[in-house]
Amino acid sequence: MTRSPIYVAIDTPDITRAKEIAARVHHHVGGIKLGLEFFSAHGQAGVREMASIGLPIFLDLKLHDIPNTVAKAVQALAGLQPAILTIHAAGGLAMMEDAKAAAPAGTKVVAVTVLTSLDGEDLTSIGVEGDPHAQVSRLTLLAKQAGLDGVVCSAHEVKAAKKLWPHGFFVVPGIRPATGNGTGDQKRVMTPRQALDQGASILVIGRPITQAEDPDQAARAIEATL
Ligand SMILES: O=C(O)c1cc(=O)[nH]c(=O)n1[C@@H]1O[C@H](COP(=O)(O)O)[C@@H](O)[C@H]1O
Repeated sequence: MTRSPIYVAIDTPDITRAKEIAARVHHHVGGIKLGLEFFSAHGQAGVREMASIGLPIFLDLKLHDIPNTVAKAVQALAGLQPAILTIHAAGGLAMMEDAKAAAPAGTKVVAVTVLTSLDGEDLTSIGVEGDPHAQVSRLTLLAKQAGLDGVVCSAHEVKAAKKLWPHGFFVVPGIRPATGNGTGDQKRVMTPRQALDQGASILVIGRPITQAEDPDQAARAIEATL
């Protein structure tokens, strides 16, 4: 059986709740994504506890600092052997190269391009010329040059990004099932099926599953559309 492309984003500081969600969706997801909220509350011990459930761990810390600091942080995280680890492409070529060099061999290091919570207007407001499309393309080429494994982008850009990097690994958040879910703080969204059709390697899905009355049923319903 092939592994589900869904990584469930378990964004909570409550480890009991995190374990409960993981246990409920276990059979319908390919892995668990733990991010800043969970890591800030529970650190490496919490990640180890979640890893004991037996699903691959995507550690989403979006590291972004000078090359030496990021490389040392990656080294400090290496014992966790995450399946996937995020850094920010905006940290630049040297930062990405050093992060990859510091990561364990089995960890995919992927770079966040343009957050799915931003649109063209937001980019302009932080001084980035061009639309999300152009910026994602630019940062995808930089991540490829740095020797990373792939990038994080929205489903709106993934097709073009994949053309630039046919063997890249494409992580796509900003996923909303066709019915019943608000976009919340996300601005560049698509349905799970559309995102896969556009070329996503994996789908990051949080609230549509974790905030559902029945997370198991929500994950199962999404899986059925893939
Ligand atoms: O790196 C990420 O996973 C990420 C990048 C991005 O551009 N947008 C984005 O939403 N994410 C993460 O994907 C998850 C999306 O959660 P939901 O909006 O609840 O599905 C969150 O855990 C975010 O931290």
